[in-house]
Amino acid sequence: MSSGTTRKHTALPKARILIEALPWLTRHHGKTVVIKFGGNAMVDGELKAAFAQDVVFLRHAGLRPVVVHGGGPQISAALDRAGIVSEFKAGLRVTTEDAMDVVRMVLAGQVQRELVGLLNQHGPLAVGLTGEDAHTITATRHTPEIDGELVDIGRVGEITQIDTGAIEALLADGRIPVVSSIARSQDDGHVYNVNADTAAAALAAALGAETLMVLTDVEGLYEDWPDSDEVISRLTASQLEKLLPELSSGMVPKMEGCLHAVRNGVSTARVIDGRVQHSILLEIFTDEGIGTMVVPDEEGDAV
Ligand SMILES: Nc1ncnc2c1ncn2[C@@H]1O[C@H](COP(=O)(O)OP(=O)(O)O)[C@@H](O)[C@H]1O
Ligand SMILES: CC(=O)N[C@@H](CCC(=O)OP(=O)(O)O)C(=O)O
Repeated sequence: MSSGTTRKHTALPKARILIEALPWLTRHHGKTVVIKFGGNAMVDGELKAAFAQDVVFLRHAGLRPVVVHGGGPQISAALDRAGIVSEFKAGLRVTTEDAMDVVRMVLAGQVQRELVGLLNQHGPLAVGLTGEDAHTITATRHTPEIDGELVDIGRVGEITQIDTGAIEALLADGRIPVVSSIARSQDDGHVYNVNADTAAAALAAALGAETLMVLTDVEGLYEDWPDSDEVISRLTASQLEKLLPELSSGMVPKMEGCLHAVRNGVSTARVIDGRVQHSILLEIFTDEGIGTMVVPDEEGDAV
């Protein structure tokens, strides 16, 4: 075979793949996508690098990606090193004043810096901020009800207000905002630890995002966890609402966040497997979407 023929053989499939993506490129052009990168999906170097490539690809394909990151395992490790015991209640970290210093240091000073660095290997795109910056996320003290009693879990925040100004300005400037889930308080000068799924969902709704994408360390929402690994591929808001009381641990803030997002203008909220390389690209640009997709109720669906 001549080298020209060989080139054609290898180049044509590549061209076909690019053309296959055309309908998706058209559909998503100019749309905002909020991507939550979970701490558990963040433990592998190759996965982190592939995540950064995907996000930069979205940006160059004309979408407006916003990254909200977690860091639960990284916070637990740092607290452990500081001799502070990690305790969770209602799926949220009990956050003393001392623990809050560590949470802020790990999220804003370590995890966010690392993601910004990985994204910026591809150009001057990513800018990190926390919910404290420009009043992006304001919260009040969250006291969850456990077995009928209000329980004090320290400096954990319940979001009361989102100001999208700084994020919108960065997006308009072609940047990729990378947001740490720390909130400021309205009046007492303190900061709050906010679950990163909850923060991502609130930002997606406030930004009028088309999609909320939550990357985690399982394939999606399992129907009968932990007894089966049958993934629920599609759910309407009403179906999800009925399922919420049965959910446990890390899935609770994720699915509550998905419900909040689709009930507040976001077209789809998806939980996908962050352990699969390039899962974001597969989800946005192909039919091979994986994981669980939550959609708003169609007319007549809600009960
Ligand atoms: N129904 C369910 N389907 C899938 N995972 C579930 C379910 N219920 C609880 N989980 C747990 O939720 C975890 C994901 O949440 P979490 O550990 O907070 O991850 P992340 O760091 O990505 O936010 C899974 O690893 C699994 O152990
Ligand atoms: C209040 C609360 O629980 N905050 C979380 C914030 C980080 C987070 O949500 O990280 P993942 O997404 O990796 O779980 C925490 O302290 O672990």
